Amino acid sequence: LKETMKVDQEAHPLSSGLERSAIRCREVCRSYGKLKVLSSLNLTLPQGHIYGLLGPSGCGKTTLLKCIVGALKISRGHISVLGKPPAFPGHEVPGKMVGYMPQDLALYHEFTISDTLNFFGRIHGLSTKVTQLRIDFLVDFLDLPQQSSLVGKLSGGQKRRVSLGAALLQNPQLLILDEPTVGVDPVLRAKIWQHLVEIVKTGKVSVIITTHYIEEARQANVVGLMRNGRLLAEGEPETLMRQNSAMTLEKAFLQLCETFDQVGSKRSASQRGQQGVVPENSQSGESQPILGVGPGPAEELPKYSADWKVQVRHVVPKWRNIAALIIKTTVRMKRMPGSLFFQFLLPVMQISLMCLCIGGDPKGIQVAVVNNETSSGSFSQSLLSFLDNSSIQQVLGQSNVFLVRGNTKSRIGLSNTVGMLQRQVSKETVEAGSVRVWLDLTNRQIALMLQKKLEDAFQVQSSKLSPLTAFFSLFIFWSSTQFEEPIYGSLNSDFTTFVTPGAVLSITFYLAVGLTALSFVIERKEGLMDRCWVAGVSSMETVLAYLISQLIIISVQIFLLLLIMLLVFKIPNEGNLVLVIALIVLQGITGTSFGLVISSAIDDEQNATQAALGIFYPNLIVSGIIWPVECIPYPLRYISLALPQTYASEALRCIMYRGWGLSRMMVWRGFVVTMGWNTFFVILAIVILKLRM
Ligand SMILES: Nc1ncnc2c1ncn2[C@@H]1O[C@H](COP(=O)(O)OP(=O)(O)OP(=O)(O)O)[C@@H](O)[C@H]1O
Repeated sequence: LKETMKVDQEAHPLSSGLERSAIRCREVCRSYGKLKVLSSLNLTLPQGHIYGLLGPSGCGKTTLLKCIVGALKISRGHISVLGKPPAFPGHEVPGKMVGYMPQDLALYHEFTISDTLNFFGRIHGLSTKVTQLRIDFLVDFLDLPQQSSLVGKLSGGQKRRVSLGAALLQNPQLLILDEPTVGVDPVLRAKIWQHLVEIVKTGKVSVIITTHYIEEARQANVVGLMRNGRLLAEGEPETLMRQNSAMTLEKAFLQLCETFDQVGSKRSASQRGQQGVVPENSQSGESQPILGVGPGPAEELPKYSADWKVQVRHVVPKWRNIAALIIKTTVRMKRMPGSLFFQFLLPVMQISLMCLCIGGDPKGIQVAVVNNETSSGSFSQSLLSFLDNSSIQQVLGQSNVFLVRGNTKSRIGLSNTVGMLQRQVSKETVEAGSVRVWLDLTNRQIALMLQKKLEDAFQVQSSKLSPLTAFFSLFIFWSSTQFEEPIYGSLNSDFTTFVTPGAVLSITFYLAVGLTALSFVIERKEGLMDRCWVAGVSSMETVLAYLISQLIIISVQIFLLLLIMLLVFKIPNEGNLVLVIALIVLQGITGTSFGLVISSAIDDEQNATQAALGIFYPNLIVSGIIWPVECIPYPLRYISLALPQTYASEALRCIMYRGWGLSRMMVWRGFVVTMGWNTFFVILAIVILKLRM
């Protein structure tokens, strides 16, 4: 088929049959996994006709229509729609030439009727004036409520009529309507059929329609009776009724089903007689319609080709479609102020909570102090006075007293430091002149803080009593170690300083992952994406539009985040603010594109949410955001370095605290890795979306 497609169609004009048929399906097969839904199905819709596709629930009508519009790929066979296969480069099916009303409502609930029709008008490239004229006509014709009514608040029948309106909007050459008359009152049903009969009279419009009301299909020019993925019969309704000696189409259909069952059982009996077993492909021979128009004599498949310029234009995203999708997202957001507020406020709340609750100094830790020097003005008293009293609450106790507060149990014991000042210092005096600290290491963070506070107190005391510094260094070894001004950061930098850059990136990343995965999956599940695809929106345009819309949200989130972080919580920033913003925005895009990957691969919101949640914690821990990467054991460290946030959070730390620029490897590496992940995720999402069509 590939070879034949290469030959120019101009050089091989279409056969007259193909020219006259709006839809031609030949030997079409389609399965969902192991479930064979369409088997070697042949169907012909002549140009300027209404085709009523009838069949019991689950026989494959919707699947067939999706294959015809190109929303589902066929596993075998050939379909041509208005002269070319669906989605052939340069062909406007999917696109303006086809109006598709899916079985699901596939409408944006936050849109008004006018928004809905304007959205599809924009995609089809209609001018505002033409769209408005069509809206006025459709609202009147379909008996719709006010144009400003919200779709979400309409009744089921009204929603179906809006959906039908969207399919009729651009006056397409081919209308594909999946049960348009369900939930519509008989008067309007008659009106819709009348309209369809009218529009096909010109000979330029063709319609294929499925319905459960078999009798209304008598108004169609051709009906096809489908069962178990095959067409039992195809022909004019009157002919089918006559051939089956039936007064109604319904009876003709029942008669055909019986004939089909008898033929089927005879065939399998004879096959069993000949071969002993039923062959696997026994269904293939049963696919020809029993009555009516079959595929006729073996037809030569037409050959198609497209100019390279057309092919390029086919893949290049159209700004018109991207703009329509961005406007759609903006309108929907405007209609959901609660959700928008949540999206903007959540990161601010998260970063505020993090700055408030993580990494700060503990307050009011009760510590038992046993001081054997009782005289006021002693060195031990002086030392105790330099302890940070906002963190450490000194409680005087006896030498064997431990203070218990929660699970924290610490004690400081001081004895006879004065003795150390005497010229003749005995061994006992040295031993007595000591500070003993018993730490409660069940809470390591608090224990370390306590140690640091003591060290600070010694340092302060040493500097205040400079002549005695040497004395203190005798028994407090760390007081002899001088910590100079750090090269980067400050002596007072705490855990918050370490954790903030990584936390900002992961907050932006995960919010984008969650929101994208959820909204994209819901759009797919409700059939909105299929509908947009049939209107001519490609997977790439969908992904790009989503990224651009998300970029607007991310920008506002980052603005608020930085405002809180830098101005309220005074997190230091020594570097270029543009670099800081750029890196966080890029990480937001990584999150969005990862969300797109999840939602392209997963069909329902519950699984998508689980996937997003499932990777949250491992990624947070392994990315070195909470604890340095250097502490991660080796095999895991390689994984850590490959993750999207490891190098990025290191880069952000270098920009913010060291004031480094893009010339430093640790900075540009963060940008390169982030952009690499972005490209990978975007391509993966587009490929998965395309493959899953
Ligand atoms: N996405 C899917 N995954 C797996 N199976 C599916 C999927 N969609 C449809 N099917 C199955 O394919 C078969 C045909 O479904 P389809 O929706 O085409 O039937 P239908 O004739 O349109 O039915 P109805 O008249 O009730 O709408 C059914 O057995 C259905 O369960």
